[in-house]
Amino acid sequence: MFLVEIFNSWQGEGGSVEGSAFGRRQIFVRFAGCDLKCWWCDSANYIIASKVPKWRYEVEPFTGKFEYKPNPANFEEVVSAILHLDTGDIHSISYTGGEPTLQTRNLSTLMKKMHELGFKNFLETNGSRPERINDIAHLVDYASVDIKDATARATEDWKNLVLKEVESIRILKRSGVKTYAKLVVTQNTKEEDVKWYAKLLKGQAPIVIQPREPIEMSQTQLMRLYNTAAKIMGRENVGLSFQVHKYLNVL
Ligand SMILES: C[S@@+](CC[C@H](N)C(=O)[O-])C[C@H]1O[C@@H](n2cnc3c(N)ncnc32)[C@H](O)[C@@H]1O
Ligand SMILES: Nc1nc2[nH]cc(C(=O)O)c2c(=O)[nH]1
Ligand code: SF4
Ligand SMILES: [Mg+2]
Repeated sequence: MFLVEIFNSWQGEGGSVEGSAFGRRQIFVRFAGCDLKCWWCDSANYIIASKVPKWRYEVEPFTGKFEYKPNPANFEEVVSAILHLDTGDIHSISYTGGEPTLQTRNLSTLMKKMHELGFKNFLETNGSRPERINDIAHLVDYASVDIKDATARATEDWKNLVLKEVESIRILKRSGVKTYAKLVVTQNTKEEDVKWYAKLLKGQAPIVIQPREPIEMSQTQLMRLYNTAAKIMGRENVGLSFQVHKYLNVL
């Protein structure tokens, strides 16, 4: 499989909505390659898998020490890097990227193995391919599915992407996965678009609104979008999320 890195940290995103793992200790497995191109992506260097010749793994948690291996990563070496980072307090293994669902077969083999070893699986995905989500949903315990705002400029056919993301959420929920939607907003995000997402998600899954980092929008703008979503989805189903790990300078 084509990876970027494996490290041990705590989940920095997701706020407090149901399904969030914010503040939980995780081992992160970051996959190389992505099918979208959000302009603000903090992992933009990894979205073309062929430009990631090596993957790295943390030798000990929070030491900043890494070792490197060539891609494609060997399955046994990946499992061994994960197990070496097991601090005995791991809430779940986070699969992120890039877009982990693009490597469906490798991802499901790894998730299956992690279940056998007694870990829970947390999937961080852009949800762009519901058919792939359908193939792996039975192996997922928690899912954070992005709804890409128009201002992310993730793809040409934005409306269709949003519908696919919502479909992915439906599939995950149907499969019993603890799932929430994450919407990264900017100062140009339109209220009418937030209304649309909220209507699609109502009764399906809660949403967190996460300002794009570095934050340039005002708190007033942010809370206006929050209010718009809450009026449609219900006040229990909306929350804020920030990339807290970045403020505390951890991986
Ligand atoms: C790098 S993505 C990888 C997983 C998947 N491709 C996705 O987009 O959900 C992980 C998370 O970081 C968020 N993210 C990336 N860059 C960000 C930024 N500059 N500000 C806020 N959130 C960001 C994404 O929206 C996503 O929720
Ligand atoms: N601590 C921490 N939390 C995270 N939540 C989502 C992340 C990601 O890049 O997918 C991430 C990450 O890279 N680090
Ligand atoms: S979908 Fe995720 S990894 Fe891909 S460009 Fe957007 S934020 Fe980055
Ligand atoms: Mg990140």
